[in-house]
Amino acid sequence: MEQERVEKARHIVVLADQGQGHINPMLQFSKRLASKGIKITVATTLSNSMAMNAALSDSIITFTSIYDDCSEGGLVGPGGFKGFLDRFQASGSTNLTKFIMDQEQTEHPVKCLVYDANIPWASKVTTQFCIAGAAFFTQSCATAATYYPLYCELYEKTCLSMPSFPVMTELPKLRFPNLPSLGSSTGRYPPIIMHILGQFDNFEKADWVLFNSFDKLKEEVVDWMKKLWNAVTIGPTLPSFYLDKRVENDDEYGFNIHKPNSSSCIEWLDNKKTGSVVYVSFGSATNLSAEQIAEVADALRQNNITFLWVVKPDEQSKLPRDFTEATSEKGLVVTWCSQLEVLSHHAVGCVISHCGWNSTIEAITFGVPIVAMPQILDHIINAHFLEKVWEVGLIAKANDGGKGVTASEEICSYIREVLEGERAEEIRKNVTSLKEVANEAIDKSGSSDKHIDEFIAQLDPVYLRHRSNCN
Ligand SMILES: O=c1ccn([C@@H]2O[C@H](COP(=O)(O)OP(=O)(O)O[C@H]3O[C@H](CO)[C@@H](O)[C@H](O)[C@H]3O)[C@@H](O)[C@H]2O)c(=O)[nH]1
Repeated sequence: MEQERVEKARHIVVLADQGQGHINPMLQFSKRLASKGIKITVATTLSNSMAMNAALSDSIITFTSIYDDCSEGGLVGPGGFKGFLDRFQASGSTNLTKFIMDQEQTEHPVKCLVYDANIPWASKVTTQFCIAGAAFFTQSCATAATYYPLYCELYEKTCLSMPSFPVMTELPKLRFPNLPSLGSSTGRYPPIIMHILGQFDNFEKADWVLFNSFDKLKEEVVDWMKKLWNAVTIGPTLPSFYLDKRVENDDEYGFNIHKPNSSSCIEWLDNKKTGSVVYVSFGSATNLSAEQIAEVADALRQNNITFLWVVKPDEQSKLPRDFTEATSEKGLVVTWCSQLEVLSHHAVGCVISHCGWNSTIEAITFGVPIVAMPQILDHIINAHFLEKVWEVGLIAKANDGGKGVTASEEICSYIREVLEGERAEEIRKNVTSLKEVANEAIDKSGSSDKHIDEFIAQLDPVYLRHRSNCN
């Protein structure tokens, strides 16, 4: 009977969280699985599924909404972040359970749930249905290695099985007293530490832990993780046509929660010299202070830099008055763009980035040098690796006695250094060779592509094992 079910088409549900930095890699991974013959349903919030349905109407994957964040206010609804998490769990888990139950009666019973490790209740659903489960960690392998000891400490886990970590000394020391943005409720960010570190509960219960990374990016870290979990690198999760620079469709990579004004950006870039433009973006989740925005603006304006700057709609009011008009000959300010198109454009010489993991791996994969301005959490780890380990960028530090604002002179001197300073050639050389390694990993038969094939090959045996243990 089970054998019969296994022979039916393989169906994976991908449970995606809120936020551009989470949806993009999971959606791209979903498409890759679908292109290899797997039936994929992406289960997510109503706003996400509406946007994805609109952007990807002829897609080979389907979407189901499991939580109506539109009428309940999402992250800005009652109770803030915590309220959102509670409501998402309450209706999300009920609706997902119902969806999986309904599929049991069809030709496509669900065999595996690939879930964002960030969704605390996800692994319980796999146990309930005796199906396979894969946790998807949307940050870097080094971030997992840095957070894991913190998780053990916070949750009072003994973590005795933790093998010694050869490159631990290379990782920035992130300990509780030094993590104000994580641990303090008085900072600019909510106290989300329990939530972020709670991802490891989901790791421990998963059959696979998937990383949007590739083995050669940091082999020791990947090897170390394989001793702890069934860690599998499946990245970079970027569509191959971007890598080939054959850009055909804005929406192919994930979808844009914010409406992109890509074509105008690209037309603008088309008229610029190769390597002349500084692209500035701080991702989707980070909010800069007005002071920091003023310093970035000053650096760009005073130094006559050609720039393309993404300033999100809710941050536009922090721009210095007249900045956009005063710099219109040299710069373009947009509220959002198709970042992959921009990074793959020949005119872009470097990127100023907050170093969210997606932006980091995207810049590496397109061979774009980075001026890092890490703000919180894993940005600090990613920036450390960019500067100290891969040597593909420099960190523009905030030397202001702890306020965390990087001065315009500092920003400008790092831009100059990365574009034309003493270290510029070396940085360009390093990022170009890392780009090649990234592209090889995701090419057909590259390491990540092989891992995806192996994951698919293991689906049936793992699923059957769970079913037989449950019966
Ligand atoms: O104008 C823009 C700006 C960004 N992006 C895309 O949006 C994503 C942003 O992701 P990321 O660089 O990771 O930044 P955040 O959105 O801030 O990411 C959140 O999620 C990441 C993955 O968990 C974490 O590493 C970060 O710390 C967290 O802030 C990337 O794919 C970009 O290509 C665009 O398409 N257009």
